[in-house]
Amino acid sequence: MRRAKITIVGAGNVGATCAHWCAAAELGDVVLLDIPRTEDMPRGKALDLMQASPIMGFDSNIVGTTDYADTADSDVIVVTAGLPRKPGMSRDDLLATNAKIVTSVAEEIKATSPNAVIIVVSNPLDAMVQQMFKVTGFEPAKVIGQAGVLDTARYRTFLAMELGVSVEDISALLMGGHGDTMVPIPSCTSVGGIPVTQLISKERLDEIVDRTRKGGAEIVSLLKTGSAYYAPAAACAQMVEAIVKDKKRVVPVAAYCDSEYGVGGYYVGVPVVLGSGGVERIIELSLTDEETKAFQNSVDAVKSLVSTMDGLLAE
Ligand SMILES: NC(=O)c1ccc[n+]([C@@H]2O[C@H](COP(=O)([O-])OP(=O)(O)OC[C@H]3O[C@@H](n4cnc5c(N)ncnc54)[C@H](O)[C@@H]3O)[C@@H](O)[C@H]2O)c1
Ligand SMILES: O=C(O)C[C@H](O)C(=O)O
Repeated sequence: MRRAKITIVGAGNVGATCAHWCAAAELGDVVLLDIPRTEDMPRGKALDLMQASPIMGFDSNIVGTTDYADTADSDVIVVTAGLPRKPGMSRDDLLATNAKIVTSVAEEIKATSPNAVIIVVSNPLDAMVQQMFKVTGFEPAKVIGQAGVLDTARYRTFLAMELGVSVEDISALLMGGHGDTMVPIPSCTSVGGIPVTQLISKERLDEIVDRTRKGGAEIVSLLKTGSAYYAPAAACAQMVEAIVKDKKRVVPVAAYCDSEYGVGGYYVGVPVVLGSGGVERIIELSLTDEETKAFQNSVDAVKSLVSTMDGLLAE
């Protein structure tokens, strides 16, 4: 049986770190691609990573390239191509530039890896994954966006810090778009099986949710030159693992929802079963009235962003 072929488009901070996690976990062979303008940079990063393998004891081939021919017939493609935000910017400020970049990447993927599962990371996430789906024309289950794994990891980290317990014992769910409108689901958040609401007051939980919503901006304001990449890349690697090992992980991802949750044909963060076919099932929860309202608000924000993007691309 051949190893999985994992392509990562964009060899910047998230892309190169994702290549690192995927190779170190021996998820498959990795192709790291960037634009020709970067010249030898992807090859340099790939070679550097390969030279770490005898020390760290992993066995993955890592190739750097600027040529999509090297990515042909990939099983999974992680798309990190695009600008990151800087302090003072919102993710939505990246819309015009990154929509064009994601469109061009989608055309290349369509031509070279027609059977791949694509994980979009570029921001603003929910609009970028919608654009990837539209341009490739791939089946919706095979085009997904990474946001929820990162957002819930942040939430779990903050909860563990608050309670002084292991992050491993915290299980949580956030739904909706990757932005200020993300929706916490307290009934699906527990600590060693104990509902979080029995351990933290509503007021404190609201503060932790608020910090989570602003988690990306907090890192941007600390780094100053770009945005988070270790945790985002780890989130992508977890999704790649679920796909290449057909793990059937239950994780929140940006998935194409049509009748599901009454979304009507947009990408939004929902819990799914993630396996070799991509999104194998969307899990529909019954939400409280308050959660339904917050989720609808988030979906409306995504729809509005997609509409702005379509207008910009039509100009
Ligand atoms: N969804 C998430 O949770 C999440 C998390 C972190 C970052 N992001 C987003 O991911 C993107 C990348 O972030 P980063 O920190 O790695 O940025 P970065 O600037 O370090 O890397 C981006 C790379 O993309 C490359 N690139 C640009 N156009 C390309 C094209 N057409 N084809 C291939 N490569 C291209 C650039 O040359 C650069 O190397 C940003 O849009 C950022 O906002 C999303
Ligand atoms: O905040 C950003 O711009 C990057 C990413 O979406 C994140 O949440 O870290």
